[in-house]
Amino acid sequence: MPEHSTQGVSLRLPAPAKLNRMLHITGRRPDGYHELQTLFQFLDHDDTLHFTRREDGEIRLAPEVAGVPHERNLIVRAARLLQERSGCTLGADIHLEKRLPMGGGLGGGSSDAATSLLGLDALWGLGLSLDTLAELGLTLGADVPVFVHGHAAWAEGVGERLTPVDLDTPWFVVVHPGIEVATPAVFKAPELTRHTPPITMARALQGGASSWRNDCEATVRSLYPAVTSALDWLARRAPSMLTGTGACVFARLADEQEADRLLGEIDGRWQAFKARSLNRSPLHDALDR
Ligand SMILES: C[C@](O)(CO)[C@H](O)COP(=O)(O)OP(=O)(O)OC[C@H]1O[C@@H](n2ccc(N)nc2=O)[C@H](O)[C@@H]1O
Ligand SMILES: Nc1ncnc2c1ncn2[C@@H]1O[C@H](COP(=O)(O)OP(=O)(O)OP(=O)(O)O)[C@@H](O)[C@H]1O
Repeated sequence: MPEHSTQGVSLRLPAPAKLNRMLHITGRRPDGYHELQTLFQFLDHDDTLHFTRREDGEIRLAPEVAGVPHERNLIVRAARLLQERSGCTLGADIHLEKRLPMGGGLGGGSSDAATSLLGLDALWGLGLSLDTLAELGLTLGADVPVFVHGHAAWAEGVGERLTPVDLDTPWFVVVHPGIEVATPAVFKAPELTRHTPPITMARALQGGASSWRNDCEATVRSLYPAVTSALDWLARRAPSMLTGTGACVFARLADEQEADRLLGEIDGRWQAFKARSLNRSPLHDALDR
């Protein structure tokens, strides 16, 4: 919930993870980016960001994210973009509780950016529309717009053409195979499936979860044996998939007890967590947007 501890100068907000419940690659644009068809859904597992208004225009972030220079951090870049676009002279102290693994396919950096855009818009009283914030967000990353709009979605283009959908909301166990996947390496791989014929959203939804797949999976398996091990192990126990370009893989469970049972069996073999999927982002619940 928003924390108006000092009369609207402080906010505490979630930056949820996303899953790609299915992902098809349907083509490649002249600039090298790939055209996708994907179903995005949120998880009730997140980073937490605390924002406190500063009057001097400075953007401070603590702690910094290991390996990411201050000016490259998507949180700082989102804040600067918003200052430039609005002419706002206010700044912020931002505290980040990082829980989402980096390079995990859970969209952590993109979600942090979206939470910063919406959080600072509220903290600075800018009143920008979600469409404007999504357009700014797209310049930071293809996954930012879905986090800005805050509803599970069928996405096309590079992920910016969004149609809201309500998907089933099962429990998942998400496993991190312990390695970081480089998204560009996956998209550069010669053997990547790049020409899946486009389908309609209706057809994707009609098929249901048992028909969904991720076109990146074969390539990620061949480049990262640790992903293959985790996915094979998990798939013997529950329907399982890769999210985004990985590294995380996720198993779909009938209920929370099944999720707990699977976590027990994983027993420290990998980092793992259970989460319920959500069609509405907890960020938007917190901000009432
Ligand atoms: C695959 C997804 O995880 C699906 O949700 C995302 O589209 C990836 O988004 P992301 O991690 O924000 O990726 P970006 O930082 O935008 O792109 C990293 C690199 O991956 C390649 N890339 C990414 C997305 C895309 N649709 N086509 C691409 O070819 C590009 O070489 C790009 O330079
Ligand atoms: N606030 C941030 N949190 C995490 N990573 C960040 C952040 N800012 C910049 N980055 C950079 O972005 C890269 C991708 O991080 P992210 O957590 O979004 O990966 P991901 O989960 O694989 O995303 P996707 O599903 O969109 O591919 C990191 O390796 C890091 O270099």
